[in-house]
Amino acid sequence: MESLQVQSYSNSYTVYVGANVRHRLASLCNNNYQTILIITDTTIENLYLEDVKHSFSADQNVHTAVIPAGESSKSHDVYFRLLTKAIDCGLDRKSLIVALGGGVVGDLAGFVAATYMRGIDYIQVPTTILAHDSSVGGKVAINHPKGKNLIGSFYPPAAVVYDVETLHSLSKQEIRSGYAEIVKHALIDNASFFQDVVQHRSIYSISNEVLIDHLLRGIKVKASIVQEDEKESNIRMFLNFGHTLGHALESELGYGKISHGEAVAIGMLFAIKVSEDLLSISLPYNELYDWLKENEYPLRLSYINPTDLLEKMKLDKKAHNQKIQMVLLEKIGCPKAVQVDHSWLLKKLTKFLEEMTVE
Ligand SMILES: NC(=O)c1ccc[n+]([C@@H]2O[C@H](COP(=O)([O-])OP(=O)(O)OC[C@H]3O[C@@H](n4cnc5c(N)ncnc54)[C@H](O)[C@@H]3O)[C@@H](O)[C@H]2O)c1
Ligand SMILES: O=C(O)C(=O)C[C@@H](O)[C@H](O)[C@H](O)COP(=O)(O)O
Ligand SMILES: [Zn+2]
Repeated sequence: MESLQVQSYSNSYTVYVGANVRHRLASLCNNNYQTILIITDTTIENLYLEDVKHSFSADQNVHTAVIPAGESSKSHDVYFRLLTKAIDCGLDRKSLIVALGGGVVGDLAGFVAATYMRGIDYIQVPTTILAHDSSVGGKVAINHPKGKNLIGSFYPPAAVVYDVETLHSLSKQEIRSGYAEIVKHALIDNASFFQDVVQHRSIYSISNEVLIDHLLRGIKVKASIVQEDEKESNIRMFLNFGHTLGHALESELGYGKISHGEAVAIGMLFAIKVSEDLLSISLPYNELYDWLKENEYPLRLSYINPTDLLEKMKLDKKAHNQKIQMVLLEKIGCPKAVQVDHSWLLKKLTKFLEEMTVE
């Protein structure tokens, strides 16, 4: 098992990464909790819920709440139902919430923990590749129909317990969704990390050893950034590479129609094109495009109105005074936040969408 310490404004927490650590969840954390609510989704309920429940002792009150799997659960309705469940289960300020699942469960359960009785402890137990990103750094949120993650908080977990054995049951779509965030971490960090990832032509046949190496490198990139700028006043924006368009696509197409990572992959291609034009540089656009295509990322979109998409991009949280800011790359490993002129961006976006649209 590997472990890594993350220093936050309120606490320092450990990220444990290893095989079968879900069975040791309770012993890995400060386990003085009398009442525990495990929040998970309908898919994970049948796979790993019992293991996590059994890691607690018989004299602890362990409750469970199961939400429908998928992005549409990051909603006000499901959030409110979970708060009601927490009240009904008798959770108090010394209770614990366990977020057992991917980024949806993590963001949602984390936001419940952040707001229930003004904040109680929670532990992230990620079960997707993507959640190597979402479980670290304390961003918790739900979506608004108008935009992604518009309601949320910065609320660090008490611990992260990442059982890599759970990743064996992921579907191909979830593998590629998660790998998009690994590629993002590589592109903002350094060229050799990027090359180490894209040299693997198929992410579906990557060995466990290589996957764990990629996950640990991704977590290290994320941890070092959030430790320096937890509340995103500066360099944390770099973790948003590919997200200005990615989030707009998720919201415009309807939450869950495209996965988060798939949308971010398209957003990264667009951010690379914008970087090349605005900064007069050359980046490995074709190399990334071909790799994404070989790995079956959906790179053909049905018609989307570029003006509507641009409106969604204005709701991005990096925007200031309604001016869109995108994370661009000066070169691999050198990200930069840049304010982009809207009419120029609309032209670029229109052309990009034309190239990506199926007739
Ligand atoms: N807070 C952050 O810093 C941050 C970072 C990145 C993404 N996110 C958010 O994370 C969300 C996406 O997370 P995700 O991709 O993990 O989605 P998800 O949580 O919806 O999981 C994807 C699907 O995989 C299933 N699943 C999860 N673990 C499984 C397993 N081990 N075996 C089989 N199936 C499994 C789930 O039931 C779901 O159907 C988005 O809402 C995104 O905005 C947050
Ligand atoms: O941790 C961050 O900071 C990120 O930007 C990581 C992203 O991968 C993640 O999708 C995050 O939820 C986006 O945050 P938002 O502030 O743009 O909603
Ligand atoms: Zn993301």
